[in-house]
Order: sequence, then structure tokens, then C-alpha cells
Amino acid sequence: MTAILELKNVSKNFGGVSAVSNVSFGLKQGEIVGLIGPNGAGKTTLVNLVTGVHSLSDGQVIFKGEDVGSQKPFQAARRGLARTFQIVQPFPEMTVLENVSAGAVFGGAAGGIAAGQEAAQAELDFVGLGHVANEPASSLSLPNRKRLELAKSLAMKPSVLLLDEVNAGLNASEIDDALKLIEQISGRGVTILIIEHLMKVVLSVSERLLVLHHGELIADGTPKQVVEDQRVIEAYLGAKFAERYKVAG
Ligand SMILES: Nc1ncnc2c1ncn2[C@@H]1O[C@H](COP(=O)(O)OP(=O)(O)OP(=O)(O)O)[C@@H](O)[C@H]1O
Repeated sequence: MTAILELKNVSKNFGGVSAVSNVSFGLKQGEIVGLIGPNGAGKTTLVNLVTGVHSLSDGQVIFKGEDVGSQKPFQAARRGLARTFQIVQPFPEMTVLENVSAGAVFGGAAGGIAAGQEAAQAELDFVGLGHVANEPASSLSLPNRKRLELAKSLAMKPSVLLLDEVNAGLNASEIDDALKLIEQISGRGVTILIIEHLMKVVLSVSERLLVLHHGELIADGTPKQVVEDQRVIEAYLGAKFAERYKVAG
């Protein structure tokens, strides 16, 4: 099957720092793929490159057959390439509904603000925030701010969703709830790339794992292949961890 999103030899340098180096991979329609690697490996930079936040130093990003390497963030959103941010920063004075409506409009909701509000309400209901739609965003707890962030990107009607540490700072039961939502989003046919530090979590949802280390893609395979990969064990997992999380099948 052809990839819905494909990166070809993508690189990004910040001055002398090579944040992403010659990375190539494709995401197939409907896949859930985990993106892992140590702090500073280049994961967030990669998401920024795919969504037009950073310009490419080299390489190509192909989305639905189109070269989108020079797009701006709003164009990415309008094409159906949405992302969440690692640090969740809603507009604090605006209501929860207004925050998500802004996402819908940014994503190009046909019919402007009214249609945006309708889409926003539907996504708020979906993530379980329908009852606080008219509260100021500043009143939300961290787990609910994460849900708001998710609703905002869903209101853009994405076909590919890039999730940057949506579970960071959540407790075990909040993570379970977030994972259920991710599975439901995948059930809509959305292709998902999830950046996640908790291996237990990433292994529970991912069909495939990508591993970045010093900006380079050092592994791309099934969770079992990746967990047993010697380079990944040395760069990220550590031997004890790899043994503990060896996955069956
Ligand atoms: N705007 C920037 N200017 C300069 N250097 C940057 C910029 N953004 C990222 N970097 C550098 O690029 C490298 C990759 O950073 P990045 O944030 O993508 O890693 P990460 O894998 O997402 O890390 P973490 O898991 O800690 O979030 C790091 O060395 C970082 O300092």
C-alpha cells in the first residue's frame, strides 16, 4: 500500500546542530506508529518539519502524493495534517469551545465560525469535555488541557494526526483514558504517529515503531523487532528494559 505520508531523506540543521539527519519513512493509511528515542533525538523537530513549523534543510515531505515540504502550519492543518503540542498552551481567556473552534477554523472548516463551533462541540463531546465547553480554558486541569489539545486537532478533521507526548504528566488511569481515545480516533481511519516516552504505553498502541537517535532513524519495525534491536537497546532501552519489555509474537 502506498504511504499517505512519506519522508524522503529529511534533514534539519540549526546552525551547527544536526537535529534531524537524512530520515526516510512512510506512514500507511490507518496505521498507529510510535516514535521513540532519547531526549534531544529530534522527535519534536521531525513533527515540526512535517507540519510546516520549521523549514526543511534537505529532503522531501510527501502527503497524499503531493510535495508539501514548503507548506506553512495552517496549510498543513487544512490538508488534514494535524498535530498536538508537547507543551499545551490554550488561549486562557477564551472558553474551551472557543479554543477548539479556533482549531477548526485554522483547519479550514467550511462555513466559518458557525461550522467551526459545531465541529468543536462534537469533538469536545468525543473527548469528554462537552460539559465544560463554556468554561474558560484556564480553569482546566492538566488531563483536561490535554483533552482540549486533542479536540482542537481533531476539529481540523485530520487524516494524519501527530501526537507529541499527549500522556506526559498524566497518571495511570488518565493514560488509560487517553489511550482509549487514541484507539477510537484510529477507529475513524485516522493515521497516527505518537511520540511517547513511556514504553509500556507506546507498546500497547503501536503497530510499528520508529526510533530516532541523534537525529538519525536507527530502527523502523514491529515492536518486537525494535525491542530486540541491539542498536536500540544500546541507544535507548538498556538491556534490562529490553528484556522486561520483550514483546511476544
Ligand atoms: N529551534 C531550535 N533551535 C536550535 N536547536 C534546536 C531547535 N529545536 C530543536 N533544537 C535542537 O535539536 C535537537 C533535537 O531536539 P528535539 O526537541 O527535536 O528532540 P526530542 O527528541 O523531541 O526531545 P525530547 O524528547 O526531549 O522532547 C536538540 O539538540 C535540540 O536542542
